[in-house]
Amino acid sequence: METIIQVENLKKKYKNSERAAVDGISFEVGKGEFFALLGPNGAGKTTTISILTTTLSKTEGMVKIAGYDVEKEASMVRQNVGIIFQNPSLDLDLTAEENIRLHVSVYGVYPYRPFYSMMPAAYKQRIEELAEIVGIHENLFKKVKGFSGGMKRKLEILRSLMHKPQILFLDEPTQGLDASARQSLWAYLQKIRKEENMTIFLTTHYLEEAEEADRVCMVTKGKIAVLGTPDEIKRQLLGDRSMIIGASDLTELKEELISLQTDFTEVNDALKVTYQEQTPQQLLSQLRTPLTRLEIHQPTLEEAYLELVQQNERE
Ligand SMILES: Nc1ncnc2c1ncn2[C@@H]1O[C@H](COP(=O)(O)OP(=O)(O)OP(=O)(O)O)[C@@H](O)[C@H]1O
Repeated sequence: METIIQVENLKKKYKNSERAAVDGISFEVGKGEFFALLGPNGAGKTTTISILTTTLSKTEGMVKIAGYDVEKEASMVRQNVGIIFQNPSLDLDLTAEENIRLHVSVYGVYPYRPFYSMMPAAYKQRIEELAEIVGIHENLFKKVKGFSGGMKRKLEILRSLMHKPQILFLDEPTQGLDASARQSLWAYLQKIRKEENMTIFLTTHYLEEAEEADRVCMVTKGKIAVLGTPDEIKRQLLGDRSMIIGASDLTELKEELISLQTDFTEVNDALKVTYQEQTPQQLLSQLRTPLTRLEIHQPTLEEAYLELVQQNERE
């Protein structure tokens, strides 16, 4: 996979602070990848994303975005990225379309015209297409003042995608949105990502949003604690997966597991079976003893994250 984000030994120490906010992190993100940066408050996520998007200078290290150096070629970086920050920055007295028209003119994507009808055809086509995808088509010509939080977020996303960025940076994009607005926003983001083979770089405190990520990087105190696919991270932090099975003839079940060379421990008249590479179904399909109980526990990223935070507190 082509590398689109390259970070080597990145450090940031703010003036007058004793320790580095970002303390020597290195990672790469591939084109089209969905990459999530997670960590507790103050871990250095916003600092990192701000450096990657050229809004903050680094103290040390090398960062390249779409092949461009964040400091020497900042304007090229900006042309290739879309950014959604925590606090919406929309003009409430303008319509949704006027907000976008102003933005694209300021950034030199399309020339400014006083009326929508006078804007270039390519602009109209792009805005219509994106408004359809993010679901604010009917509100495009209404004032932002009356928009809900979810609609404002969608509008911001639309605005950040007007110039067809290769990478979309999202810093807690769904903060303050209710569960259904969060879900619909993610559906739209995934759709756009697929259609435009866009890379997504996300920070979030909603761990379930990162379950779908290709890779997750967890940072604590400015350093990378774990980096891998959600499955790898869960295995690394939570160990092997397990399920509980029971049968009226427990002895027969035990013998069967022994013959299948499957490890188990006895817990409350049932057996706890751990498995690594196999799926529960692969194991279950080999069993002949009738089961009376079956509980499969799917570990979540949230559990892995909490384990990491606890490990840190113990240190
Ligand atoms: N402008 C600043 N000046 C000095 N210290 C700062 C500044 N901005 C952030 N910090 C410190 O840098 C560290 C990392 O902060 P950062 O905002 O990057 O963390 P975060 O992981 O994004 O946290 P959160 O989840 O709360 O948004 C923190 O200790 C914070 O206090």
